Amino acid sequence: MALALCAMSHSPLLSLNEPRSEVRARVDVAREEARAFVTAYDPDLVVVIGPDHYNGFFYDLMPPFCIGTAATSIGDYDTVAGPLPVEHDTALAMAGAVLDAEVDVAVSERMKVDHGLVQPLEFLFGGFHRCPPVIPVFINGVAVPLGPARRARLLGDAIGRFAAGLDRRVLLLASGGLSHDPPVPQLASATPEVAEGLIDGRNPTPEARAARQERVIVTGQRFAEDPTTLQDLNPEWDQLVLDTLASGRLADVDGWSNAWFQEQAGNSSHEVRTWIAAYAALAAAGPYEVGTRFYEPIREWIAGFAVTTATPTTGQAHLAMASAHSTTTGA
Ligand SMILES: O=C(O)CCc1cccc(O)c1O
Ligand SMILES: [Fe+2]
Repeated sequence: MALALCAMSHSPLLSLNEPRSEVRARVDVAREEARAFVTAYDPDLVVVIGPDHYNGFFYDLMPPFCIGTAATSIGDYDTVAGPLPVEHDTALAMAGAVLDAEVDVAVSERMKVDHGLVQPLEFLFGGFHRCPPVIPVFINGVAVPLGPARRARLLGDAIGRFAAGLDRRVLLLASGGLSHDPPVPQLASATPEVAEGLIDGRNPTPEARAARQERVIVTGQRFAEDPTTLQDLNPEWDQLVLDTLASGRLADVDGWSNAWFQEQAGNSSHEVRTWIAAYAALAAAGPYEVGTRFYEPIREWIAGFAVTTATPTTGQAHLAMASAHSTTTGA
């Protein structure tokens, strides 16, 4: 078994709004470093953990977590539409293992995913056609009510135990966060028409999709000029999250309330549950260390934008496994 982790913020505005050139240059270096890390690791299975933005999951049936045993990219913004190379039986087995661990995950044979899950896959592998087999995992990060962040940690722990038991080179890939409060409508304050889109808004007309995307683009441009137009990014909070994940003290997350996420870092900061799950999955195999750690608040993209990679601490994962084994056999 082998595990490695890559976690990246996404933004639909990545190629649509341009930040200052020095910022763009720094982000590009960090993302290229992550790509080189993944290329060198050469995974043969990718567990990709992402949120959704009312493109795949709606209030007609909103699970907190879902594992796709088959999945299709809907192709929003500049992502490509089409089927993901999901490894069906392994995905189903992983869902079974997660349920055995008492985390009630849903499964989908027709999962639909958006830029939130697809963007890092496309970037790291140059498209689905060149991507290793994947297991897509959805974590709800926008549609209230949300469970506690602790549940994302426990989901990740169960995924990690399963992945560590495979004779595979597994990449844990998280997409989302950190602080940001983009203009995503909320059911409680939506007009009846907008509410209908949140409840069952599948297959919007091309005009409706274009209007939505244009609104997000303009909102990002306005936010870059005037930080008071949205709840601002929170670099201190983002660094605290990154520090916690890097430290391995993942149980700290259990004290993070949903209200605190929202007050500190905006409604979409709940997407960071994907990172919590991925780090908890890596932690399930033993101590780890962070390699790349990049962070930059980028208002043009409406994103506290971070990129991290992590690997088991050299030798430690093996020792932890061996001692667990000898304890078991010695008892
Ligand atoms: O709802 C949408 O279409 C896009 C929302 C959105 C905007 C900026 C940054 C993000 O991470 C994000 O998810
Ligand atoms: Fe997002």
